[in-house]
Amino acid sequence: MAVARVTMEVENDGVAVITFSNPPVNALALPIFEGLKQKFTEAMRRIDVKAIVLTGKDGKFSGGFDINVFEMVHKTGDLSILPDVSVDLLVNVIEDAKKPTVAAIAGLALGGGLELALGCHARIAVPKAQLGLPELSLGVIPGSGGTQRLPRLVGLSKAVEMMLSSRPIMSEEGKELGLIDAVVPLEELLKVSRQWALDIAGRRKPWIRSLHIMDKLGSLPEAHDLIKMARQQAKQTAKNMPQHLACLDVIEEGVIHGGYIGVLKEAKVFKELVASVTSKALVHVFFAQRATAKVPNVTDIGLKPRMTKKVAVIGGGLMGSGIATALILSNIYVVLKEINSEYLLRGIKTIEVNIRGLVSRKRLTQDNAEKALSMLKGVLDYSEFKDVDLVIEAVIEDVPLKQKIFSEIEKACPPHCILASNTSTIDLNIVGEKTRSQDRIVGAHFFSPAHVMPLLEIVRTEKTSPQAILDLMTVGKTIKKVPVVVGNCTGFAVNRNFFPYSQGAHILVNLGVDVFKIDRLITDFGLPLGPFQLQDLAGYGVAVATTKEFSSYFPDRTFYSPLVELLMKNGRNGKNNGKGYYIYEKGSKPKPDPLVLPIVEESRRLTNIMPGGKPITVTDQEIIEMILFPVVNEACRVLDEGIVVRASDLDVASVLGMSFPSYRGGIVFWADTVGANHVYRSLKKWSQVYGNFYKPSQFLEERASRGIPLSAPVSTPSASRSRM
Ligand SMILES: C[C@H](O)CC(=O)SCCNC(=O)CCNC(=O)[C@H](O)C(C)(C)COP(=O)(O)OP(=O)(O)OC[C@H]1O[C@@H](n2cnc3c(N)ncnc32)[C@H](O)[C@@H]1OP(=O)(O)O
Repeated sequence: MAVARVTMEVENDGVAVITFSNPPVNALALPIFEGLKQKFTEAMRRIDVKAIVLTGKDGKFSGGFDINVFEMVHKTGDLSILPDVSVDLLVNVIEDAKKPTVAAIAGLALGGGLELALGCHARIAVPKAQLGLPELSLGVIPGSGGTQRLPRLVGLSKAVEMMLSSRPIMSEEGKELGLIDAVVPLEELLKVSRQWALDIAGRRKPWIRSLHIMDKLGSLPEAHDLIKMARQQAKQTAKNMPQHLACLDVIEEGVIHGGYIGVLKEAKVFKELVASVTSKALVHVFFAQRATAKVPNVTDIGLKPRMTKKVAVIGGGLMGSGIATALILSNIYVVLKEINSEYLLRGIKTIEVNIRGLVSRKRLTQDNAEKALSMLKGVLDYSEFKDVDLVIEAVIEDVPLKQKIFSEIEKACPPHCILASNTSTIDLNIVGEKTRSQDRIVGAHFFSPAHVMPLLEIVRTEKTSPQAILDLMTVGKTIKKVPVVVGNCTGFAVNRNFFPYSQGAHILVNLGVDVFKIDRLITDFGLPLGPFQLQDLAGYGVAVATTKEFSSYFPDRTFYSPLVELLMKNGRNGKNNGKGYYIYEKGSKPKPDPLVLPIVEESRRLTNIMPGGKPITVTDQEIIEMILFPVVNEACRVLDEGIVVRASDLDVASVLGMSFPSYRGGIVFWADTVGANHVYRSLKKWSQVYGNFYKPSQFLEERASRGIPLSAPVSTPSASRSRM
């Protein structure tokens, strides 16, 4: 267990170096604040101390305020455990002190960590240190003066951008902006900081209290305009979240009434937001995401991940080229195999387009793009497979083809090589049936576009070895994905969980609800696309294939809607040919197409499920629930069958794989905020009127009747069906 502590050393030059330590990221836990206050008070008192250097231990300044404290507040509702750091420590003890303090920043200074540094009188950083205020991503605002000091150091526009995006900058940019006073190598960090502190004390360098400087804020009308524009933008990009507008209000308060008044308002709003449901949800997602790295019997049995230097990707289609892109971007050598040179060239071209796209969006430098592309080699046979550490097969969903490939790669690859399939539906036991290497066969299910979407579903069978899972998790982390380990079943965790999403939407349309209204309500709820626009984007082939697959495994709860086939019959293929539920034209937003309405009518006539032949009457809230509660119901089955290690893994998977709004905490977390009982009773009612699709699962019924949250651990998966 890590111990949070603060130490102080005073040397002959009269500089007190105060070092705080709380591995692994020096999070500012409550004892750190206590320790800082004590050491600063001592340093101010001692006559042998002329100046202070504040630093974090082990090559990191700080990852910010201890987020566990937020969790504690969420559990207990007790806001009094939040310390008054902002005025008590930062203003009174550090910034307004009679001795200067210099922050020596290595590694990172985020959130409260950066705010601590902003309260110092100068900041020295190592190259490439990350500096940012990501509090909004946790549903709060900076609470230790960041909303006031950052604009005063870097200017209002940049500060607003940094806070609203939560994205950090590097120390080099910080230096240009005036946030950092000097960038020096790690070996010189303390030496330069000590001298800087002495120079301030000796008035050879400026003694700057950043809360009081004004010159970078611009005129009041300029500030008003900038904040007004940011508000308009936030209303669109951050709807349903209070922290963005709250942050802008607090910044504005300081611009109008001065930094100190701003700090007081900031502290008040910060506390209010810590208690908000949005913060509760986002903090949950933060810890849930980290929990996915802990997989029982894989990460806790002393195994060491093996290095993966070279990966073979089979298939240069959309998925294969996306996967290869993600790998080469992280400096992993890739051989891309195709069956002929035409397909191979097409695959390589797609990868080049992916990489150039990142350059044009300024996400990648030209140099790094060239470096990434130099890690790629196209091949037409298996000769390059003799020294690969991992193969990812990404060909079409065809069982005999996959089986053939797996028996070939078993022979072509070294015995340690992991044999992974990117299948999204096919049982991995069947994929590997013709090999004797079941222990190294695993699913590596990426989400399209694979170089962009952050989730990697790692699917294990009963036979997959812990080492293979660990190695794939490590590759996933290296290529900046969040790996979630799941069990083997139809659709695995994410696709299976969200199959009822589009089914529910189709039932509603056939019951008489408007297609476009459904999409609008779902996007208002927070998903980026409604179910019908999503179907347009994915292509109707996917919809038809998944319905076929799922209906054969889950016939009791598959609804057959003829709508997609009718659309295809009418020459509509979704975004592919510019005509789906919506019309797609270059350069303009998708427009609902009224010509779809007669096709919808035809579908309704064929299914004939409207009670009394009339459209049903439902509220907007019910429409959302009739689509999302069946998803919750399926999540319950997934939990019951032990497909995921813990409920929060499904939250992460739903947020990162299906873009379920993170500020609602993920599918299970959200269901618990709604209440298992309400979900159960609603489903039960609908199942009586509209049929089996809505029938509550046994797991849901049990949890609802016993008042147990859906997220509570599953003691024993029912009927010995655990897949993990
Ligand atoms: C008053 C203030 O304004 C309020 C605040 O400061 S709110 C906090 C603001 N800070 C942040 O949002 C930063 C959150 N942390 C991060 O983004 C990332 O953890 C990081 C960039 C610091 C490090 O990333 P990475 O190296 O990938 O390590 P990561 O796995 O995320 O974290 C390592 C461990 O540190 C923990 N950790 C990271 N930051 C933490 C924090 N601020 N508080 C508590 N624990 C933290 C993680 O939970 C994880 O714990 P685990 O090993 O038990 O799972």
